[in-house]
Amino acid sequence: MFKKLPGDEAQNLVSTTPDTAVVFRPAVVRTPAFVTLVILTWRLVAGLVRLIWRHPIASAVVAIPGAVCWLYGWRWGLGLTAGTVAALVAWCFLHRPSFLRIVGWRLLAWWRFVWIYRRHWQPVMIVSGLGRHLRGRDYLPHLVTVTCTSWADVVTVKMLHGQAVKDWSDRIEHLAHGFGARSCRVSIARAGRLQLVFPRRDPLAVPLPAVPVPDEVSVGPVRVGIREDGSPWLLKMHGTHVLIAGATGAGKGSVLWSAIRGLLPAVRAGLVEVWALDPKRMELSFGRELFGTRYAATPAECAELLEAAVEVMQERADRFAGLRRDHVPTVEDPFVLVVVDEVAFLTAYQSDKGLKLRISAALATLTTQGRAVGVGVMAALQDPRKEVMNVRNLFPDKIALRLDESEQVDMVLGDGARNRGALADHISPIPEQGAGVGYVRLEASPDPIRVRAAYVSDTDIRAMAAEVAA
Ligand SMILES: Nc1ncnc2c1ncn2[C@@H]1O[C@H](COP(=O)(O)OP(=O)(O)OP(=O)(O)O)[C@@H](O)[C@H]1O
Repeated sequence: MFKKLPGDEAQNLVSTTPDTAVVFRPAVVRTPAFVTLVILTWRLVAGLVRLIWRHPIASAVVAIPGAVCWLYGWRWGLGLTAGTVAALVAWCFLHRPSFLRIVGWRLLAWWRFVWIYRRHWQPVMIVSGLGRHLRGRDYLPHLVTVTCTSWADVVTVKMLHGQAVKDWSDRIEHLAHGFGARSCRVSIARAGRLQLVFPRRDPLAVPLPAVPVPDEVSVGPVRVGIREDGSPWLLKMHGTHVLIAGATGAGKGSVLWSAIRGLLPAVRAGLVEVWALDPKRMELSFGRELFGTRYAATPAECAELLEAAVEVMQERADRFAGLRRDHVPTVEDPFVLVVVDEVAFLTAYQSDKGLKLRISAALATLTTQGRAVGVGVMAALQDPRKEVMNVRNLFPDKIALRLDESEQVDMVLGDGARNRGALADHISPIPEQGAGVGYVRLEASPDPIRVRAAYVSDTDIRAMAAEVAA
């Protein structure tokens, strides 16, 4: 590669690529000083205008005290600066939320833009393979903006032409570790632009007490916990079917009970009936009174109860045919929510072949035809593999709590969910930190959302059961 050239030979070589090992000998054009001055002035003015346009507040912070110093002397400049800082500190103490919204998060975003993202951008992009170093030049995706929320940095990026979202979602671990975050989530902002979310802290690290039973009678969506951004996590059950997957101790019970709790006023009003299948006899038996006669524990009872739900569904379908296409809950035709804890006991692990067939057929019928006539299924299971739960795809809404293996995440939430940041296999197995934490994919968006279900204690469940029984 490095070739030795004799004597003056080198001066005859001209290379247009600056990083070659050989000599670079550009042609010299003599420019009049006047032209050079005009070009430099133009660059200075353009740079200033760009700076003020892009960073108006930061420019004002420097320019205004500077102007005051120049016009009235340094004492006035210092006084103005000290007064402004004191006012900001007072504002922060007096009304922290508005201070953070208007000043605090912007300052933090600016700092993190400069100190974390801009500083590490080039090495992280090159090492992760998202940028290229070609012929002596770096081709890097453009770091557009950084905004901060109370728990995360949202980084907007303009991709290189020819890059795809998958290029980024395949490298979420490189990005997270490169910028010192625990995780990274990728979503599309618009064509060619992505938003990367880097959490700074975990707002879901602390268990949530049970959500108060709502005052109003509603069939949902009901509040079952919170989302990572602090907004309520609302779960829809009427008009859909919900599958909850999670390893043992992942907190499936807290999602089931929070959902039932949200429907409690409607249960009391007769607009909702909760039918429970509890093959493990550990979870739903706590609130048995809530379900009345609609409670089954043995496989034979479970098959009968599921077939009874199919009968209700078919009778309604016959009655509604040609008259209406949607179900509106009434006391005569309430919304029937069939809750199944550990559905695999009834399907995959069931030794009685006859019962297994009856149960699988009833479940498939309910999940394919039940939603329009007001019969919904909410099922929990530990192992989401197809061999275990062959009707998995018939559930439109799925929740992935802590899972044992990374491949299981896409089985539950759909292809690409883990690459987009649904790291359900990384949720802590310590109950205080990770039980009830999971990811959901809402119908309207392919981006997974991290959530935590509220913990409904045994005492809460007994109180709910007593309330309904009364
Ligand atoms: N939302 C939650 N917040 C905090 N702690 C929780 C939450 N849900 C459950 N836990 C704790 O985690 C433990 C396990 O929860 P739970 O039994 O509901 O899990 P599971 O997924 O149903 O497990 P299994 O499949 O073995 O029944 C509970 O004893 C409880 O202490």
